[in-house]
Amino acid sequence: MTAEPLLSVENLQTQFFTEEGTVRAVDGISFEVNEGEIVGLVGESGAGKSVATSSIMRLVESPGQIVGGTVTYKGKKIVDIETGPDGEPRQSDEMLTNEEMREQIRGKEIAIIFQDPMEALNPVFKVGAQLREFIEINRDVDRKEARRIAVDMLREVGIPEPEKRYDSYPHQFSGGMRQRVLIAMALACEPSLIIADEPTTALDVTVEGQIIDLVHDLEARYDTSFVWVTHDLGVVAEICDRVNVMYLGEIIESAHVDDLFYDTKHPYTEALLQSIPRPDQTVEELDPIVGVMPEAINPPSGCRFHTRCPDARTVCREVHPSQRDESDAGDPVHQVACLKYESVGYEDAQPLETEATAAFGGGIVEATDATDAQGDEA
Ligand SMILES: Nc1ncnc2c1ncn2[C@@H]1O[C@H](COP(=O)(O)OP(=O)(O)OP(=O)(O)O)[C@@H](O)[C@H]1O
Ligand code: NI
Repeated sequence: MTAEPLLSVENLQTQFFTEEGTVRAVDGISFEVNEGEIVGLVGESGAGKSVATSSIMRLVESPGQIVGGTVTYKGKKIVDIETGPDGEPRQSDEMLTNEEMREQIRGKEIAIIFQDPMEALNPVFKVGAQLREFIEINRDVDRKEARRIAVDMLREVGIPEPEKRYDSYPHQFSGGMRQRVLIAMALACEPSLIIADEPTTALDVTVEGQIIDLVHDLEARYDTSFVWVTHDLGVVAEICDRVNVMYLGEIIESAHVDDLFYDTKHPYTEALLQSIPRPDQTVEELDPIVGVMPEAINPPSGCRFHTRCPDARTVCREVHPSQRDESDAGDPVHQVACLKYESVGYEDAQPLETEATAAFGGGIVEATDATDAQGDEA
């Protein structure tokens, strides 16, 4: 790819300063979005997907703070954090001001669709009026023209009889219809990039399929790029061109969607794939990922996945893996952060007993036994 990426995220770090400690919610992630591309951000609940997207939009609220990294959009620095003379993070001179973010970027250039449409739509105002007002504020048009655009947008996203439905209240719409309204709102200012944070999670599979078809359609027609946040690899397969897999604040694998599925490199991605239904598997063959994701306040040492990894060895507890491109020559970049691919002695290290290996070896293991087993491994 020779063209500059539309969006470039470099070493982004966002933390929450809570009474219990510092939550390293997003801990140095980097990825790019090219024009017309749908890029997935996947991972279990708590991986940091939403914090990553709200950081890109600069919508992180206290006690959260972006403490490092750069986000460049069309050459503009949406985020640009440097270290000040006092050692504390501070905004660089190049970083857009809050006003510039509001006036130039949010809605117009980058729009966001949230998981719960009821949160984004005001229940006491009619759907059409909300859409119209949004268009009036963000585009330089009068009320009449804004209304016309709003009706057009509702039609565009597949709302039947848009003139009539214009005067409905949000609760008179189904979940799928409300999500379509949010997509209409996101599209209203013809942004170059739409960030969709689990927009289909609350919907049933049929409606989800319709929304995905709609997004494909819109992508083709408007050449809009998407960052698509989900915990569902089935959706990723349907919709994404490239995928970033997140675990505990980090991106641990990043690849073209086909390579992610058919040339999986990270054990966590492998585990995620095992936990979704595939045509060649029966439901009984599905393996949920063992254990729960540890707290982001105190992430495990070394590789953060080592406590749940079936392939973990002693070295995984000690060394933090770095991202490396493991693609074959000529193939698209395929980055993975796993010690198996580094020369740090993984081959010669002893296997670690983890939640995953203990469960495989000894059937159901009580939590206390698992702790003992971890304590006395060599
Ligand atoms: N306001 C907050 N205060 C403290 N911690 C927070 C806050 N918001 C998020 N976090 C923490 O940041 C981490 C990442 O959360 P985030 O919401 O980004 O996860 P996610 O990947 O979007 O999960 P989900 O799939 O459930 O939406 C979690 O450990 C979460 O507890
Ligand atoms: Ni989220």
